[in-house]
Amino acid sequence: MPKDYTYAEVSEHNSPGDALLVIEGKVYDISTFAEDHPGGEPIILDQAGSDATEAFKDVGHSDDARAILRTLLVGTLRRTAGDSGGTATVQKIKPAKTTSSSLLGGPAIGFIILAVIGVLVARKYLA
Ligand code: HEM
Repeated sequence: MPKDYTYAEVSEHNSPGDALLVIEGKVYDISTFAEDHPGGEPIILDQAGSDATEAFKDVGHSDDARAILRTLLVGTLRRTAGDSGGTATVQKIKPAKTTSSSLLGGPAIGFIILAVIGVLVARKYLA
């Protein structure tokens, strides 16, 4: 029985025995299929609870894969205000990028400031 899922609901199903993923706006239950996935269980479980559209397409899955997909369909992703649905993957990546750039930028700037202060203090005492 097809059901409407919000992205938040899908993202709760992200463990091996309870795994949903989104491909092209449709929700698929991969709980039992994951261990039979020809590309390997870890790679598909990695996408559990998220929008796997890009990952699925990137692999260039065959028509056979798409036929299997149809048997796993459990519902449709309902996009609601505040529930970004398909774009959530992008949102997931964004904070990671921010964190990594602030990891590079933030402390690096702190070190430079500290180094400058250190040099100034050192010059004052050495002068
Ligand atoms: C419910 C969703 C999925 C189904 C039904 C599925 C099915 C399949 C099937 C049948 C194959 C064998 C090759 C082919 O027929 O194309 C395959 C291979 C593969 N799949 Fe998936 N797949 C799914 C999701 C994913 C996702 C989300 C990823 C990546 C994150 C992935 C990565 C791979 C890889 C790397 C291979 C091996 C490709 C190769 O050997 O050339 N699959 N998959």
